[in-house]
Amino acid sequence: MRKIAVFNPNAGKGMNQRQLSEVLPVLKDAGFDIWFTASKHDAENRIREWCRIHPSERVCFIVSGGDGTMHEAINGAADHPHAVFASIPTGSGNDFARYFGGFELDEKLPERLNSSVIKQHDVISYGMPAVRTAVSNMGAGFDAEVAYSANQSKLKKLLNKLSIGKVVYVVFLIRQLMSFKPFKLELTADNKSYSFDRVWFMTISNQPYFGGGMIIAPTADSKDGELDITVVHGLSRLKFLLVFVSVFKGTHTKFKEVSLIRSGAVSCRSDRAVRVHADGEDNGLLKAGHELKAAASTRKIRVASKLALDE
Ligand SMILES: Nc1ncnc2c1ncn2[C@@H]1O[C@H](COP(=O)(O)OP(=O)(O)OP(=O)(O)O)[C@@H](O)[C@H]1O
Repeated sequence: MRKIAVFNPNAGKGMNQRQLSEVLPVLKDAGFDIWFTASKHDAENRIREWCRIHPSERVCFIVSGGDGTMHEAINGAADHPHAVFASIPTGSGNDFARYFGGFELDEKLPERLNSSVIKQHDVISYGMPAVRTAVSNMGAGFDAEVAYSANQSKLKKLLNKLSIGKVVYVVFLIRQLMSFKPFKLELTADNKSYSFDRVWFMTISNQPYFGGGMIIAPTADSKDGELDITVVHGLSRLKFLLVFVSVFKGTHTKFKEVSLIRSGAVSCRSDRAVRVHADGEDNGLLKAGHELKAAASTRKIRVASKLALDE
């Protein structure tokens, strides 16, 4: 199997040059191709192009970065049936590796990869209207706004360098808490219609974690063919903060203002433009009245990992 290691030098607090200079020769000796991304979307575009040129070749993309880089890699190889993914989590959140498993970047990587287990998992196929893939989660509202404003800020880079990158989310969370305007959401799942008022956010999950370890969907399982939908609604600003903090432990599900729905597919519309994220990456605005659709895709992804969380 061809092995291509894709490094995002911009993920997390940046690359450890000394570690790289030690490990890269080992990876090259083991036959790995080494790519460094040059900009946003580069990983996705290069992977898509490679898959187009090698339609029948088995390949493992070993992705060094965070959830955004893995999101790009999976979308780049969306039509390639022979792709396997492995994660070297170097981002600030790393929810992909937290659930699906990952590898350390060291001289033993080639050996560990060869003895790893490969498992199939669902993915989320979503459209608004262009069809894309999310692997961990996607959603709309407050959390997408926080991620968007934090990722745009220069403060994130600075705090990442100081190894306290997550603090930037707290800063922007407080800002959004003051200014965010809840919205109305009409949602259809399993032929049932729901109408939610004063919605803060809605998350569609394929696995439990989002936002760097918050347990937004405690029962989500990437092998059950279902999406776990969480809608947080009808709360004052103060109570919303309380509920949001409880997501770190996954105890938010006890609040009556948190609705949980399980379904293979979901469609929703909001009464105003709301920001959408997929795997923490900005996906622009869902315009008022426009439809956002998501489904647990029948097309699976294959992930190589050391023993996963459920073992
Ligand atoms: N060379 C590059 N320069 C600038 N941005 C890049 C480069 N390569 C990739 N990117 C972008 O960097 C962004 C951040 O990557 P990623 O999400 O993997 O890291 P992170 O934000 O630190 O981690 P996480 O998503 O797990 O919190 C992504 O949007 C990706 O497209």
